[in-house]
Amino acid sequence: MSTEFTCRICCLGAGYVGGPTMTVIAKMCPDIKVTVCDLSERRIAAWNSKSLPIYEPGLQEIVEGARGKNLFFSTDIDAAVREADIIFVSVNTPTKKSGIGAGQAADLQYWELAGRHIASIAEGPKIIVEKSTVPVKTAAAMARVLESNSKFAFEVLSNPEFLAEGTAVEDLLRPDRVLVGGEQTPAGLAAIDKLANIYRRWVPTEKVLTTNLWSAELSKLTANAFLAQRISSINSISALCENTGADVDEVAHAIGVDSRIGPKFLRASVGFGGSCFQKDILNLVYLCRSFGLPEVANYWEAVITMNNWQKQRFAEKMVSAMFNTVSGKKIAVLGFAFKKDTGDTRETPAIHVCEQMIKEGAALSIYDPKVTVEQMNYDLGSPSPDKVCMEQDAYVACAGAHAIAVLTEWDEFKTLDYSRIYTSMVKPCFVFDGRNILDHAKLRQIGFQVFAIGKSFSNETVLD
Ligand SMILES: NC(=O)C1=CN([C@@H]2O[C@H](COP(=O)(O)OP(=O)(O)OC[C@H]3O[C@@H](n4cnc5c(N)ncnc54)[C@H](O)[C@@H]3O)[C@@H](O)[C@H]2O)C=CC1
Ligand SMILES: O=C(O)[C@H]1O[C@H](OP(=O)(O)OP(=O)(O)OC[C@H]2O[C@@H](n3ccc(=O)[nH]c3=O)[C@H](O)[C@@H]2O)[C@H](O)[C@@H](O)[C@@H]1O
Repeated sequence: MSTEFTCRICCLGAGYVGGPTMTVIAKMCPDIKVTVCDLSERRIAAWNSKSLPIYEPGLQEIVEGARGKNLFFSTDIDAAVREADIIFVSVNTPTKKSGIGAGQAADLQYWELAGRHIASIAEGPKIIVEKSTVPVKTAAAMARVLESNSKFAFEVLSNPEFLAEGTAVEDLLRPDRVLVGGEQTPAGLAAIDKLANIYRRWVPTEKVLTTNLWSAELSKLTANAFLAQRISSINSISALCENTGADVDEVAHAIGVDSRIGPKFLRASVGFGGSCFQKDILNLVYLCRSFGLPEVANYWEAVITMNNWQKQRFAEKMVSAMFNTVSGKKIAVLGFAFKKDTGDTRETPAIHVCEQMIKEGAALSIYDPKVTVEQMNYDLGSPSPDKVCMEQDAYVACAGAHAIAVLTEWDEFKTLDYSRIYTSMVKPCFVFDGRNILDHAKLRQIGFQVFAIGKSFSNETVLD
């Protein structure tokens, strides 16, 4: 049975990247056996169930189409590693919490443990693919770990992932590019070609870029830093807009039509979240300092500083707009995920805003269509139920509230019946649109006091 497959791939790490990435490879290459492994039995059980551990539009269907044919989810890491020709490592690389570089450097313990594990059980040569985002030069460390612990030859490739959550399947099926970096030796180039040829089955060949190892590793950190920098740049301008009468959406449009700037990633917001932007920029900042480049480090660190300020500024605006106190007031929070179409809450700006409101004595009722109650409770440090309640319905969350804070841009928030919501709320009713997705003119007509990012607060009741 197994001899039917032309190649065997294994992936260590069945998370937001490992799961969808391997699922799409399995779909596009039915002759390749793909086994996705994780240490977490719970996660693997979920991948093998009807309720996948992560939500991504379109993913369920593809998993169900390939699972059990050429796509397998397993906790038997040893067996999968032994039979694999190519091993992807897609484990978590969070920011270090303690020790040298705490708060900035990437914690590479899971990566190194995965490498040592592979070396200890491999029974032949393998191609090891860095899928996780890692500091530049990690491949060299990995090669050392592997060669010191095994008699077999390993080629380490860097194949960073550029998918965004919420659009993972689309991004994987039609990527802007796939990047494969490797050693510029005959064996390294052959390994690059082997991996690149897998992607070339569905990605146009001009979009499959090959580079040296360090360029590939550094391109990933750089791409995330540039993307986050655009958001911090437009968010910095949003503050100026609020003070001058300019409208940040008009400014973003006016600059975005310049083909040198481009229209994407110019949506002003309550701040960027997600597991990677902050982590990867901090990682870049740490690297720059380590290489004696403090000016470069400071430059990129400012992207994070601006983001933290934007989150805090939003929370402060809520308090000041509501007559400088939210104590004892009910605030309905619409959206908790870090962006729409995902249930992921890692580094979501909602955590910061909610924590600030709780500190100010507000009572929160939170509704998010995809985030579980357990997750929200965990993120907010298990607050007492009289301070925070999680609702299953936006109308219930808003009833009796003094204010609504939109913290995630879920489409369903655009079409709620705001007249109905208005009648159920305490007056004056405030809306703080942290994503600029609502029809502000219509809300004002209904009677709401509306605050939006980068727009002047035209209601006259503000004490600012
Ligand atoms: N989340 C995203 O959208 C993107 C993430 N990345 C990068 O990809 C990497 C993975 O990110 P996520 O998938 O979000 O992380 P995740 O935390 O969702 O998944 C990582 C998984 O690896 C497992 N794991 C840890 N050590 C293991 C080992 N030795 N063997 C088997 N499994 C092991 C963990 O149990 C966990 O389930 C990170 O480096 C991240 O920076 C890159 C692009 C996008
Ligand atoms: O390395 C990663 O993890 C990934 O990080 C981001 O993807 P992701 O974090 O999933 O989502 P984005 O769409 O980039 O959004 C990140 C945050 O920025 C916010 N954002 C995005 C765009 C924008 O114009 N304004 C804005 O505030 C989003 O709401 C969200 O909170 C990158 O877009 C991916 O290319 C990368 O692979």
